[in-house]
Amino acid sequence: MHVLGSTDGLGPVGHLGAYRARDGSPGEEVGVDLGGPHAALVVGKRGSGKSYTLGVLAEEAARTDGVAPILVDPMGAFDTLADAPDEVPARVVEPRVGADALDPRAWCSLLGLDPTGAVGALVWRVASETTTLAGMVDAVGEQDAPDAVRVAAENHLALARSWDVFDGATPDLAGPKATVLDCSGLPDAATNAVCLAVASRCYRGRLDGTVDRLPWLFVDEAHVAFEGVAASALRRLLTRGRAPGVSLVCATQRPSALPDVAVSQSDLVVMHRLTGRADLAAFRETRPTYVGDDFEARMPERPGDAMVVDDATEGVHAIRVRERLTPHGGASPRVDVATSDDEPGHEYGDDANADGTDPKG
Ligand SMILES: Nc1ncnc2c1ncn2[C@@H]1O[C@H](COP(=O)(O)OP(=O)(O)OP(=O)(O)O)[C@@H](O)[C@H]1O
Repeated sequence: MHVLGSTDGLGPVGHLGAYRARDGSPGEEVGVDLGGPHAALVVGKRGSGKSYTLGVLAEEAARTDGVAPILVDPMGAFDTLADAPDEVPARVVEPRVGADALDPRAWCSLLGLDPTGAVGALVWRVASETTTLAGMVDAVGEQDAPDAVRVAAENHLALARSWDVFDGATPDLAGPKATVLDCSGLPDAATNAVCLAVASRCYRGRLDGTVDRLPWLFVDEAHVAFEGVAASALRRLLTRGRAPGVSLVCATQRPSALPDVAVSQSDLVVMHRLTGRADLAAFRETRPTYVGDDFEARMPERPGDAMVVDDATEGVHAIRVRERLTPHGGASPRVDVATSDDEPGHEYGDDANADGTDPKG
């Protein structure tokens, strides 16, 4: 098997798929290094196979000793990872984080409050004095502040309480199974708080020795996380995560909405079909020198086909991602109408970009 992400091939390897010849026929099997930390990006337009590929990578990580995969699952698409426990050890848990996983600045940002304003300053103060959300609410009541400020702060904290995620501890990452944090039904802000808490737990846990296994954090719809409170914790994993052994795998249909560092720091980029001008530009500008000018001409056609840009081998590899071991839970519901002109297995939605603009201009 040819291994991407490593040149020595010594560590555990996850089966990613097979090389794809120009006529689409499969070639040699392709694996990905799971022995050391990586920053990986999975990109592609809607329906191109991003979530499927994220699932394949998570399955392989879950099957590897010494690795602690955690999935932040905004749509509940990865619950099925736990459906074949003999092959893929995984559990689905309700996302719960400690209120103290967020620092005072993050609390203000989460609630859309200016820390220099009266309400933001009050929330900042109680977040720095207490460790639970209930404690923060009680502390607001005890502060010497105008009633209107106290009521506004209480209302903001009540909103956070309604998400039902701050009533517990950040999940234990020491167990032998992959952990799927099902954030479906949560607003983006709450999912981002979960993502922040887990990213910090992975990083700090490795530094202080409380997390033995090497964490692999998988974030679907990563553009949402990079637009919210999780952004700084994810950036830290991208720039400093590899030293303590933390891997980050982000999937997005909008790479142009990620910070440049997300593309430039990724040593593995799995690119499914991508057509949006801004999204292609995001790669054109940061691509390594070994990615040739014909890159866009070699864009994959079918869902599940991908180009992998691999820093370790300094190469671009045309592959087809293998089939899932567990059911894929991410397909969008579609009206079941047989259209005779459709290419079999070709399941892209419309040809619009993620933001609804026309990719052709
Ligand atoms: N490697 C693969 N092998 C077989 N089928 C695949 C593969 N990858 C994707 N597919 C098919 O393509 C469909 C779309 O894939 P997927 O749900 O991963 O797309 P997506 O890019 O995540 O879309 P969205 O952005 O809408 O979530 C899947 O339901 C599956 O049927």
